[in-house]
Amino acid sequence: MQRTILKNISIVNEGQILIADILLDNGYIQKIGDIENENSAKVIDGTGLHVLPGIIDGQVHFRDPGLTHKADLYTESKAAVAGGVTSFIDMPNTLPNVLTIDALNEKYEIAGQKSLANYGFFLGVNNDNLDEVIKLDTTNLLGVSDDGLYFTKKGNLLADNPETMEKLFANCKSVIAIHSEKEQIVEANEALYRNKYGENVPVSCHPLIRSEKACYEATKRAIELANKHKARLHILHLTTEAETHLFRNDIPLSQKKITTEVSVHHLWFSDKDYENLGVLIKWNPAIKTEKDKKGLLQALIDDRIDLVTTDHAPHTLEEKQKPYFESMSGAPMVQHSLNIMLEFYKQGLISLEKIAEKMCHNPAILYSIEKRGFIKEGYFADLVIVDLNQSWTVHKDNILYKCGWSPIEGTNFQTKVTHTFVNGNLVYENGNFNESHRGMALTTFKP
Ligand SMILES: NC(=O)N[C@@H](CC(=O)O)C(=O)O
Repeated sequence: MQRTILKNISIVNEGQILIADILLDNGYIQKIGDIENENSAKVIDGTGLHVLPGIIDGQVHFRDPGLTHKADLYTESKAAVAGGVTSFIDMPNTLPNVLTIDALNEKYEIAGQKSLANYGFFLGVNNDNLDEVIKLDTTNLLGVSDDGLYFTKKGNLLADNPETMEKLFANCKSVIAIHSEKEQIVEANEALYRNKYGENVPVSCHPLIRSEKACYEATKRAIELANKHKARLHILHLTTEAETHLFRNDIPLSQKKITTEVSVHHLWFSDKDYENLGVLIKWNPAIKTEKDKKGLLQALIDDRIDLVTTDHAPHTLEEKQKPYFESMSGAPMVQHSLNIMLEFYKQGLISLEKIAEKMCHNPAILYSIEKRGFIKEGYFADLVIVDLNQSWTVHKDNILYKCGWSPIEGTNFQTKVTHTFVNGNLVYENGNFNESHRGMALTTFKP
């Protein structure tokens, strides 16, 4: 592996920005400080550039196996790396649904063959696989830490039986990660709008169907259960300002039993955008109001929200461009999440240090990901270099997703990812890839 020296670079890490050199060797950050140039090492002049720990995206849908006409672990991990993402945790609504350890192991095997970034996988839960889930000793899971569980109505992945919920919260030792929308409320709203519009419900009704109440009630109930059983709960992709008040910011993340995240699209879009973008921004949970969007950013900054994720959920344009009820929910984001957050930085809305905390440090803490998420000697050399003064436009020609489109096509960014290192390998450099690099499974040191 090529020894690399990053010279004179601004290091964004743990609440500070310091200019120094970094030596990468044998996959790790060997030294931070004043480093002499060596003939045998590749030297990157970091003058005027910033380096952050590689982004850890805590929620993606890379569709592999079973839905690979939309995306796969090779294409989407490549897009991820181009956006500065060096590790990801993938959701269980692949085919077969990940409801058994065998299905989980199959995904690790596929990722080992295909993924350019480091990978972890969630196990799903439904009303029938609970005994298997509870039996899990996470330390047995081939060294993985991404032991969250996942609820929602997706194929076979709904756990809505109250007894199942009680038993799960009482017995599960892992992080219980929940897609939090109350299906009964969503179904009642759907009926209401079908009555009004028949099959021609406009997509602008999506946030009224997948309503604030549906989200709030589900989140409140999950928190009650977690408190009752002292379980470790994580609410995925929060979308309403109202829910942000259910979370605390008076204790450090490492002591929190209840955590949450926001996905970049809920910070970027609001219901005003349905008019121009229509079903392309149909997501579950829905993009909501301008007030929600602002409230989410505020809660991210004041630490009621712990992480930024993408919920990268690619579908083909054909699957999207359909009438409201038939159009699939979700859109691809993983290549552009850091750029979006850096755009907020450019607008003076968030600091670089806070971005590193929410996209790098906190996912590592929350999911007990060992030796990643920080720029420290002895840690894996997962790093992203950004130029904060280079503009570019999202265009069909530079979108790397297998589905070939993005809801932010045409957006002009003022910042650019120039280099991404995964485990010390320079996997992405100014539009070029080391395509033969393969990432590693994420390890854990959970008790
Ligand atoms: N977030 C989405 O809108 N879509 C997700 C599924 C989901 O989380 O609902 C997908 O897998 O497409």
